[in-house]
Amino acid sequence: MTNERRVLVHPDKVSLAGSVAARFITKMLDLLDAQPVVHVVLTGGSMGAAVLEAVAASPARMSIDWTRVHFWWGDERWVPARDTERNDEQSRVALLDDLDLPEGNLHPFPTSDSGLTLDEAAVDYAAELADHGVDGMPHPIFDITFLGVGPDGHIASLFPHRSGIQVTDRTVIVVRDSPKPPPERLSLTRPVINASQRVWLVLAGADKASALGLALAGASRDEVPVAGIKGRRRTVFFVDQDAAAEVPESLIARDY
Ligand SMILES: O=C1O[C@H](COP(=O)(O)O)[C@@H](O)[C@H](O)[C@H]1O
Repeated sequence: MTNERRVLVHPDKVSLAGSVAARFITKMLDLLDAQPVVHVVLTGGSMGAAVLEAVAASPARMSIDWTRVHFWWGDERWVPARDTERNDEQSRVALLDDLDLPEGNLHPFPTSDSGLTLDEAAVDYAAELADHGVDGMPHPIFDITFLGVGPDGHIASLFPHRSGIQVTDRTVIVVRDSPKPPPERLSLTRPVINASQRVWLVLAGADKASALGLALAGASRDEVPVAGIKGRRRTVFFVDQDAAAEVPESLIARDY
């Protein structure tokens, strides 16, 4: 098995979401055959909900024992519970509310109406991660981490030319000046993401082409944060044709 980054191109957003959902279901079945619990990191953004909606629409999802699946988030916007800006809310509406999961399987970041300050919320989430840590690590080893990629190349809430992408001494950071609203956010750090067994980046649209092309051409993670992301076993970019426009042909595998 190679740990090279792979780019799988799909004709459009709908087929992209459907294909990623089908792969996710298949991989979950494989993982649940082999281990008692699976840890998955979800993302917000345009494709995060689209993939989960496609999972929800698939009858094959019924074959998964979701009670053995734990869901985490890569980042969160510092807004109240059930605010539609929240990544966890988007995931709940798209899929999770239908799965009837034990509440203990969901690990959302704290909400701005939780009574915690933003700094306390980061400490709180770091403690939650540590509670599920393995192999002496202060966090779970995620089996699949989904990430979206912004047009500027940001992943989670790690933005270009900001300190967050360089942080290695914490599992969670506070963001107070996000260039994308809302300004206040929480995010996993790069080492936590890169400790994931598989990182699946899902992105669509012509506005993502430049960031993806730069990342694969060797740009620095400071310039294009997604360039600094690599899972332990697999790193796959699931993209549509528009987002693939600046990817070197030699890196492309077409999924159709
Ligand atoms: O703000 C965020 O943006 C990214 C990418 O979003 P997109 O809409 O451009 O696809 C997302 O992955 C991240 O989780 C979110 O908080």
